[in-house]
Amino acid sequence: MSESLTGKQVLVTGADGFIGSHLVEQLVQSGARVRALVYYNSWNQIGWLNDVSQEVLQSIEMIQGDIRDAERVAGAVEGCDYVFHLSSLIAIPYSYVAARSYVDTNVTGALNVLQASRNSDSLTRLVHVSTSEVYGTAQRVPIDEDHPLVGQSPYSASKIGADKMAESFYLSFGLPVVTARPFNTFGPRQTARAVIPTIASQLQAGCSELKLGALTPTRDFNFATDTAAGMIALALCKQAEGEVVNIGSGEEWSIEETAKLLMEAVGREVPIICDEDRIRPEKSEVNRLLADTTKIHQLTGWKSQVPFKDGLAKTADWVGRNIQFFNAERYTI
Ligand SMILES: Cc1cn([C@H]2C[C@H](O)[C@@H](COP(=O)(O)OP(=O)(O)O[C@H]3O[C@H](C)C(=O)[C@H](O)[C@H]3O)O2)c(=O)[nH]c1=O
Repeated sequence: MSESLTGKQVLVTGADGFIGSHLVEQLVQSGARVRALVYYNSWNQIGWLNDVSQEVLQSIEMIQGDIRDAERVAGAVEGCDYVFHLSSLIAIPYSYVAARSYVDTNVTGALNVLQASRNSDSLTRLVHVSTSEVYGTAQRVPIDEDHPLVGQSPYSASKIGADKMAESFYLSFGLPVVTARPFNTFGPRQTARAVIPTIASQLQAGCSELKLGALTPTRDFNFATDTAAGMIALALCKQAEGEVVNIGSGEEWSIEETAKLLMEAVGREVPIICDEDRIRPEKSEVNRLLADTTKIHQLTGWKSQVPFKDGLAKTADWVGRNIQFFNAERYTI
């Protein structure tokens, strides 16, 4: 397998999403020919993604399409050496009210990518992107890849379904797929759907109190450029074929600690109040996530590079410069 992506044809599904945009930037920098399958085409429609440079945007081939559309997906995969499948419905709260749409997009969408990849003559590697959410609340820490899978939300269940479909295509057909399991990714361009931009946007908007849900859950937060680099490392690693591999920082922070660090980063201290509307059903809340990153390090040498506090400072700064696109009151979980 090649050790470089230079000159390779690469497809990224969900390329206009938060992690996808960082991945595309790194792929372009590495000399890959990038094709982007985008749903909303939000690079053009939402101004806040304008900080992806024109140079990057102009160098990629953009295909607008729905991951549920098997024919469109097959066309996008055609001729590609590498495929990164990121396109998913990702909000946990919405999965409580629209479980079927999570099956349609996350399971059927993944199946479409797997089928198209299986039919491809050119494919070297498919990176199927999963999530740490499939583990549910940690039964032991740190969470390695053999940790039980728990459908703690319909979102989690849909991602478990997709991961198992990927596994089946490796075991049944020898498809060269690796399942990447990123823990909580954060950084510039993430919307207030996730907790770090939710906090940063309230602080940057000048709130007198910070509205949060549960304060005690912990997460393994990983900066977006590190997550993207981990995915690329897995694409290029021969030994990763057929494997499931965590991507995380190996550090654990509670939501309360995260809020306090963000207050330091922004330079404003305000009281934290519990907003009942933001509390998830008790048994569905994932209370603890901490990655065991031994496997990815042993396979590829990858380790996260951006310290948590530095990543928070960069994120808070980005949110501050783009505050017009956030409405702290609008987003609840
Ligand atoms: C948005 C928000 C969240 N929270 C709490 C709820 C959770 O206990 C914690 C983290 O929530 P967040 O939505 O940022 O992340 P996860 O619930 O871990 O899920 C996210 O990260 C995984 C890996 C995915 O795969 C999901 O797609 C993605 O949604 O903060 C609040 O208290 N208030 C808020 O306004």
